[in-house]
Amino acid sequence: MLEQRIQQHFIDSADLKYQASQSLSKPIAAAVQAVLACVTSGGKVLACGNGGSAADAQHFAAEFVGRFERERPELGAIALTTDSSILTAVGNDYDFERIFSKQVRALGQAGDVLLAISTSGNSANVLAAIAAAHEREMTVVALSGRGGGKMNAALRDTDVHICVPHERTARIQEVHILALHCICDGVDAQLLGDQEPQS
Ligand SMILES: O=C(CO)[C@@H](O)[C@H](O)[C@H](O)[C@H](O)COP(=O)(O)O
Ligand SMILES: [Zn+2]
Repeated sequence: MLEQRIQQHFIDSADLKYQASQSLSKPIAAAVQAVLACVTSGGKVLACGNGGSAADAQHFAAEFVGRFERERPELGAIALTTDSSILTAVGNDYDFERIFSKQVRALGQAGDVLLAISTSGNSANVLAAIAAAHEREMTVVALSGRGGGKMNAALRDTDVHICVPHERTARIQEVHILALHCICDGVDAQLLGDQEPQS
């Protein structure tokens, strides 16, 4: 029955979030510190991912540049998923694998953060962006699932890896957006104090 199926999605999502709150709070806190160190020293976050993760990259950039829940100074973030001219030119003239890495090389500076989002950890264009970020002496905050895939080998010890302990893309994405909201909230709490939001 359809309603039961829907209820099962809610239960599975809530179960995973409850379970992952223990294991992911540490890497998410590390991500807050990495992003905070970046933006307080004049750096910016470059965010990338495919499909639903592209939407997550844009969602995060909007909350950094605009606001999350409280008023605060604007924070630098750019989603690398939005400029259709760059995406089509690089995809057409080179290959799809380079759509993010060429933007990272063009825009990234030492001290910036790359937010690399892939539920499988295996998207070639996200992996290429990670390699480009390392070339630019950027720290990588990676969001993955399914054991982390090829991201495990691509990341350095100084990077942060938030790997959702689940196999299903939709469930992993649901935890990714929660993790991104935790990062926004954590940065705001460090910058403004930890009082509850007004609305
Ligand atoms: O949102 C969904 C599925 O829920 C899809 O659009 C999904 O994001 C796409 O298939 C992506 O290409 C998957 O890439 P990745 O997460 O494995 O890096
Ligand atoms: Zn989706």
